Formats: sequence, C-alpha cells, structure tokens
Amino acid sequence: MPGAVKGPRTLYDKVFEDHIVDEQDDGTIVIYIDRHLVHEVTSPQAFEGLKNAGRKVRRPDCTLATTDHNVPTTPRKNFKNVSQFVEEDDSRLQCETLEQNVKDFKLTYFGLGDKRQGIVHIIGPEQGFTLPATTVVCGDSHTSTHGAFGALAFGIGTSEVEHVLATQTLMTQKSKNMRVQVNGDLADGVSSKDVILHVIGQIGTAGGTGHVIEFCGSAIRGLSMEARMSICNMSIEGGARAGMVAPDETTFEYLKGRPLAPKVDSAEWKKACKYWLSLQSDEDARYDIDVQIDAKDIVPTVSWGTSPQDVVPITGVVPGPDDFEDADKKKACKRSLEYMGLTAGTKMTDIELDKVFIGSCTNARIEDLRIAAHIVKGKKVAPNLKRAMIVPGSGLVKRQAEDEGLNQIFEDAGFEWREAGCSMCLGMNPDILSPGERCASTSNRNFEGRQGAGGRTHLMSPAMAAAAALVGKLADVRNLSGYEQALPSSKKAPKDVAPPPQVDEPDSDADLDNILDLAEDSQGNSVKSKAPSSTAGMPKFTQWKGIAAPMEQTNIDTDAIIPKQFLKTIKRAGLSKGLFHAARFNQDGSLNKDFVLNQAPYDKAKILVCTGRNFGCGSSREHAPWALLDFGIKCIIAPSFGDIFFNNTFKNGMLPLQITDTAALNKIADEAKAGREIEVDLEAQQVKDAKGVVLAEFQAETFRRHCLINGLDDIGITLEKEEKIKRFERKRTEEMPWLDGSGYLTRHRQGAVKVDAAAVPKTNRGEEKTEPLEW
Ligand SMILES: CC(C)[C@H](C(=O)O)[C@@H](O)C(=O)O
Ligand code: SF4
Repeated sequence: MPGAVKGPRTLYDKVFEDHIVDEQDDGTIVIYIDRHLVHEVTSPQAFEGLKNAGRKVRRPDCTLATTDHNVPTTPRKNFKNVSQFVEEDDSRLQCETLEQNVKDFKLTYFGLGDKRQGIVHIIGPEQGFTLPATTVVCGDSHTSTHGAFGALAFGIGTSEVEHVLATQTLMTQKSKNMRVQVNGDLADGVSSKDVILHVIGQIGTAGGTGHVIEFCGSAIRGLSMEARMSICNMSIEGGARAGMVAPDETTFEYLKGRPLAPKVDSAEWKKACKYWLSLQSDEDARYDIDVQIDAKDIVPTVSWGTSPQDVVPITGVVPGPDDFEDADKKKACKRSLEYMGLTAGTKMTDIELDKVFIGSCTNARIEDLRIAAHIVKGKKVAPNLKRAMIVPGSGLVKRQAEDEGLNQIFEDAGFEWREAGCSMCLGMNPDILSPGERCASTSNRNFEGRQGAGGRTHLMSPAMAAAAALVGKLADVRNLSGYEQALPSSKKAPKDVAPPPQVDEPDSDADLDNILDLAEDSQGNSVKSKAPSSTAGMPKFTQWKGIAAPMEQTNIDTDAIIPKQFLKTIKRAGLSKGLFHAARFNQDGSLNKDFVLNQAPYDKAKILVCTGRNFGCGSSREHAPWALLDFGIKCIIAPSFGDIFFNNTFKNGMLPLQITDTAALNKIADEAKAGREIEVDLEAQQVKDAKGVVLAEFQAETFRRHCLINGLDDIGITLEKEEKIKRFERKRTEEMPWLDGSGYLTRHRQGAVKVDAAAVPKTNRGEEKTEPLEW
C-alpha cells in the first residue's frame, strides 16, 4: 500500500492515510477532501468547466465561498450590491461571476454585504469550518494556514478546484515529512512571524519542496492559534506543500463555540477531541528532513530583498553579493538590491518608508491588531509616511476590534481603518504601491511588483510594522517603551486571546439519522453528468519539438510569470499578453528587447529551459501555465519546480520536466542558447537535439505519463471510482458525523433532494430572510 507507512507515523502520515479513497501501485492516490474554500479569482473557470460538463457540486455542505482578493476596502455603509460597489470592470466581473456561480450551484457564500466576509483563510478557522484532522483545500497557496489545526491543508490550481467541486476528492501523491522543531522561550519582542521568517531564512524558499512541514517544539506549543496560523500560512514561502501543528488544548479552546465546530461537551465533541489527540506524531516517527531551531536565536526579523528567504535581523545590515558563496545567489542578490533600491551595508534601521500595511491572511487576525494597537496607542504615525493602513482579515475581526476600541487607537494615531479583504497584500483591488514606493508589510510575499509594479516590500510582524509606522523607517520594536506587554511570547502566550466571534445562531440541529440516505442522494445526483463517460478530454502530449528559450534565474515565482492584473479574468484563454509581463514590456508598453522571449528565434519558443532552481514557486495561480501555453510553450525544463505549479501544468496537458543532472541540463541549455530546436519525447523519456542525439534521459511518473500520452482527464478517471468515494463517505458519516454539513451548512444536506428537484434553482438562501446576506 504506497500511501501507508509501516511503523511509527507522523501527524501528516496519519491524517493523509485517514483520507485515502483509492490508491494505485505507482503511488497515485485519490484522497477525500473534507473542506473546500472558494474565492472569486481561482474559481470562475472551474465552475465553467462544471457547467460545460453538466456536473454538479458534489458536496455543497463541505464548500464555503467568499470574495476577498478583488474587493475594495472602502466603507461599505452604502453597500447595495457588488455591481454598484466594485468600480473596476474586471474585478467586478469576477465578483459577479462568483455570485452567479454560488447561486447556480447552491453554495454557502459570504458576500460583501455579509459581516462574515473576509479573507478565505481567516473566515474558515473563524467559523469552525476548518477542523483538526480534516483535509482542507482552496485555489490559493496560503491554504497551508489551516494546518495550524492539525488539518492537512494545501493550495490547488483551478483545474483541481473543478476536480474537488465535482468529486470531493483529489488525485495526489504522498509528500515527504519534514520537521521544524523550535524549542525554548521566544525572547520579548519576538513573535510567530519572526519565527517563520527566520525558518525560511534558514531553509530557503525551496527548502520544503515536496514536503509537509510539521512545526513542533515547546516554542510552537506555547503559541496561540492565531500565531500558529501565521506560521503555517508561510510554509508555502518555504516551498512546502503544507504546514501542520498537532492539535492540543489550545486548538480545542479556540474551536469551542465556533458555529461549525461540534457542540462543546456533546458526544460528538468528545469523540472528535479523542480522535484529534490521537494524531500526535508517534515518538519514533521518521522525518525526511529535520530542522532544529533554538528559540533564543530568533530576533525580530525583516526582509531586505525580493524573496521571502531574503531576511536579516532588524539589527543587521543589507547584505551584498559578496556575502553569498553560491553564484546563483550572488546574482539574485545583485538583482534584488537593484530592484529594492538598496546598497549593501546600509543599516536596516536606516531604511526609510513610504507606506505601512498591516493586513493579509498572515497577520490580520484579532491578536495581530491587538498587538499593533498596543504599540501605537497614544502615539502618531511618522510624518514622512504617505499612508498607513489597517485592513482587518474579516468582517468579524473588524467588529471585534471595534468593540475593543482598537479602531479608535489606530485612527487617533493616523492609520486608515479599512474593510476586510486581501488589499495591498497583492493589490488586485485599488490598494497598491506606486513604482519605487517602499512599504513595511505584514503580508507574506515580497516578490518584485507584488504590491504594485515597481513597489518595494519589506516583510515583518505586526509589532514591527507598527513600530515602523511610528518611526517612519524600519525599526526595532524593542526600542519602544512598553512593547513587551504587546507580544504574546511563548512564556506568556494566552490560551485563547480571541473570544469566539458573535455569529448568528446556527440553523436547527443536524438530523444525523438520515445522513446516510442523504449522502446517497447527493452522490447519486452529483454523478448524473451530461458529460461523456469517456475519460479522454485532454490534448495528448507525446513528442514536443521546437525552439527552447533559455533562462537562468533562480526562484522564478508565479507572480513574475503572470502578475496579478492578469488574474482578473474568467477565462483560460488569451493570457500570453501577461506572460512575464514586467520583464517583457517596458513601462511605456513597448517590448523590452533584452528579454529572451522578445528575441528571435525565442519569440516562437515552444519549450522553456531554466537552469535556475525552483521555477514556478509562490502562488497557486493556474494562470501561469495558461499564459505559457497561450504563448506556445508546452514544456518547461528546470532543475526543480514549485509544487503547485508543477501539478497545475499537468492538468493542462503540459509537461514540467525536472532534470537534476546539471551536466545534462547544461547540454540542453546550450542547444537552447544556440537557437537550435530540441525535442522532448515523453514516450521514449528522452530529450534530444535537432538531429535526434540524446541529450538527457528522464523518468516521468508512470501514471502522469500515461495520462499525458493518452490525453486522459483526471475528473473522468476519478468519477469512475464512484463506488469507492461513496464507501468512503459512508464511513466518514458513521465515524465523523461532524464533518457532514453542520450549523448553517446543514440545510444543504437536509435540502439536497428538495433543492435538486427544483426546475429553476432560485438561490440557496431564498428562505433565509434572517441572514445578513445580499439575497
Ligand atoms: C490569487 C491566488 C491564486 C494567489 C495564491 O495562490 O496565493 C493569491 O492569494 C496570492 O497570494 O498570490
Ligand atoms: S496571500 Fe494575500 S492575496 Fe493571497 S490569500 Fe493571503 S491575503 Fe489574499
């Protein structure tokens, strides 16, 4: 059994094995997905796929949608509907499309008129939708956040979103185990954001590739749930598929009273807690990578460059190329310094700022706002700052903060107090940096152009961002009087600083007796597809020959492959215009002749050969492979890939080809540089030059190779496993009844048959007049 580990098991092994629906000898495994979060950016093409195939959403009771990336953070007092409220055309279309889709597919949706709306990774935990030991996915790389609950939570691309909507499962492979142990007491002034920035600085942005990280050790145990979420959130910046923390008393305390968690002290709650506790890694469990960190070595940490691994202690100086031994790193450092407008040797605390952003799925929870408010209370934002913003992670965080008077503290200090959303974390809405502006940000990515074309981002904790706002430069929070009381270090971490949010009473209790029947119904309905039962739906990939464009850079992230402004589409086609946009075009829109894809013969490239490591790291946007495909590139050759990008390419009939043998890779790159064609032969598993001479041999994964060669579509293949999925669901209902829609999700279960019978589905909530929703 490929998925099962013999002998002692890790937390990840246990959660993964408990979700296996089907497994093949080659290691391809179908796992069941307990929780699916949906947002407006990565879902339109998935819903379109479902509609085209006549498929339904299999488990509306396990699906929760919100709109977060595109939404303005301006006051919503006069909000009537998104059509009037969202001014920018493409953003509005994406929000409207989501609203149409949640109506068409009868999904629970927290729209802009709902006080529970917010960043998808904030609302899931807040509602108790995220539970320990579950599998949680979302078309978003920071789904890793939910691993703080001991859930196996990871980001997926849009094709996989469609797969989950249709089948409630995913086809996957088992990842490797990595352990990051942080032991000891965190010093005053050091918070969980410093821990994760420090860890990424140590392991690098590709350090966790192919692994699930378990964070443990006394320092992690001492952290609140909010702090653990910030750590797991950024596992993706360390390249990991997911991050996890074993559930414990802190987890249970946080969950108590959440609307979608089992009712405290009920039989279900007790059963759930017992199961959740059993998931702790066994004592002798084996990890493929083991990292030990002493908490006392961690100081307030900030980023200086354009990758989350580019971090230094706030007491340090900007590094220079000479500080690195590796040639690639020297080059990357030079490029980062140019982009960031920094000189090696400059004291970090001498770096002047233009803006401060406190928000994002990493650090916009109530605890983060409390810390920042404590630091700025009674003080003023430095006069040199053009803007300082607080963007709460959800409507409920905002309300809680207002109940505590935090908004007043911020406004008195000179901060803007905004509505919930992703905001300046990636600037898909109007909150962006202008070219050259420098920002202290509590978000998670400092890629080139991340917060706005030409914008410069320094990542840090909320306490450090608050300190920076007061000083007008990067600043050491420990130099401010009274900072100690603000920070819940491991020594004094409160059990649960956030009282459960006040939410509407859940609908009537679940009628658990009829779960089995309804599960049958919903499954029966969900597979009544108009789609042909054939699994052949993808273009085939056998041999692929053409000009290969050479690239050398390391860590080419998906923001660089296609920046945010091109994500505001509801289609897959036409994205080549955004491909490598910042590099391909000058500021006036003309072609940058120095960029390889603008030079003949590479403007007709069909293959990309990247000799730098970690191609496609970062976000889960499937727009990256779509843009490459639209340009004509169907195969990318590199020494290593970001996990989600790697998966996404396969779903589009493309081949990401990992060649780790440097000599072979260089031979291929030489052909590319000479402007000669190369051929990738997936059947023979060889890369050849134009004359047919073999440059490299490779070993593709058996099942993926089979699917590519035969043009097989994953959803079709999975739907053939219907009986196994049903069996899994029956067992899940018997053993973990709390996972079938509870609270306000119950109605989807109870109403499944009734709603499905409706000729023209109205909305999923026509009756729910008491709910604070738009419809
Ligand atoms: C839009 C989405 C695909 C993306 C992600 O996956 O991370 C975004 O949330 C981001 O932070 O870049
Ligand atoms: S990383 Fe930023 S853009 Fe992505 S989900 Fe989080 S807040 Fe939104």
